[in-house]
Amino acid sequence: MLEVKQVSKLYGNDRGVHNIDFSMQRGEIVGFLGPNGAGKTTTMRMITGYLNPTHGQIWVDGHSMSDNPKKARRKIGYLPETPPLYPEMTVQSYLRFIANLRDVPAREQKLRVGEAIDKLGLQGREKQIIRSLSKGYKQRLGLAQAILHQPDLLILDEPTSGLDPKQIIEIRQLIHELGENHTVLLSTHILPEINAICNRVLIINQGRVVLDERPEHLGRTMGETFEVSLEVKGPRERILHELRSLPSIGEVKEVDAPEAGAAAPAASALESLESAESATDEATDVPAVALSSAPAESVKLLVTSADRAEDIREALFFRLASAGLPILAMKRESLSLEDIFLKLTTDEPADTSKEEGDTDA
Ligand SMILES: Nc1ncnc2c1ncn2[C@@H]1O[C@H](COP(=O)(O)OP(=O)(O)OP(=O)(O)O)[C@@H](O)[C@H]1O
Repeated sequence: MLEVKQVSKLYGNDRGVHNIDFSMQRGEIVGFLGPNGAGKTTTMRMITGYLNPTHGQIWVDGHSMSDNPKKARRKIGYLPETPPLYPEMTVQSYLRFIANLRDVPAREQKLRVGEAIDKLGLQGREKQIIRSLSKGYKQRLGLAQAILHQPDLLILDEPTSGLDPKQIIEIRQLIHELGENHTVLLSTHILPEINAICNRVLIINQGRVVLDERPEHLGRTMGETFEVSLEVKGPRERILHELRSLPSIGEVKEVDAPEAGAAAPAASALESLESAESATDEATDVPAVALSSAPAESVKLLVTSADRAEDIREALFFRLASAGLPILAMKRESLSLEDIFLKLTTDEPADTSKEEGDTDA
């Protein structure tokens, strides 16, 4: 659907974008991420034909943007960061005007405008002056103008920027729906947006693409080791022994391990309750109640795969089950998109905090 081949735009002093190279298949929703000034808008403006590359070629559905710009642009719907709206017009008259500009045949215009209004939830606002629309509705109208001429490829430059959280969710949902019939490239600063709607992520930094991957493969691409957090019920030493004797396991780390020399909390609670019980047997039955609700001993661990990428969850399950050590919780840990973004776009060490992965047990 889209081929961006070795495209550069040089503004001097090494600013601009350099050798951008990627392609998009029909139906993909690609998130385009990068810090301020990384080159997202420049790249999007070249794809939409508003800016000529210094070097390189862009094809949209087989049409070269430099040799056949009219045909290539016909395939694209573009929502720039600031939607090109005319505040004095009504929603309907604006969309009719845009339909004319985009050469939508006169007999189809009413139908196309009606479809765009329906798809973007603008019903009931056809006669409203654009100036009086909320920012969220202006953004809906921006999306409506982008799809009016039935393009295959949508280029959306920060479509949720400046919206409140409710509007963000609504616009995200609309983009998700538009993605059912369009190929979408959207730039954003909001990282969870990528996980919510995109099936691929492109990260650009200082004018160069530094990552092109599906969200579920990010960890593997970044050389992440498969890691699982576990809570297992049973005696600590036995649990550690079972885990350490599993060949597929690399490192076993205790989380919140008791300090050396200190008794295990559950065991010491049990001992003190038992002695309290014998001392207060006749006076009160409180200790007996407390004893029955004492927490069972469990150990929290972080376990990594010996083979880095190998999924160790099944091996853990079968080994601990056969040893009669119940797993109370098991969760795959993975690098967050924030960690990866920071790692690739700053010199600062990435935050090593983990977040839940997509494929939790
Ligand atoms: N017209 C221009 N003249 C000179 N330099 C420019 C021009 N437009 C962009 N640049 C420079 O090119 C680089 C990329 O800018 P661009 O606006 O594409 O980044 P961006 O990723 O869209 O940033 P933001 O997230 O802040 O919108 C920056 O260094 C910017 O200063």
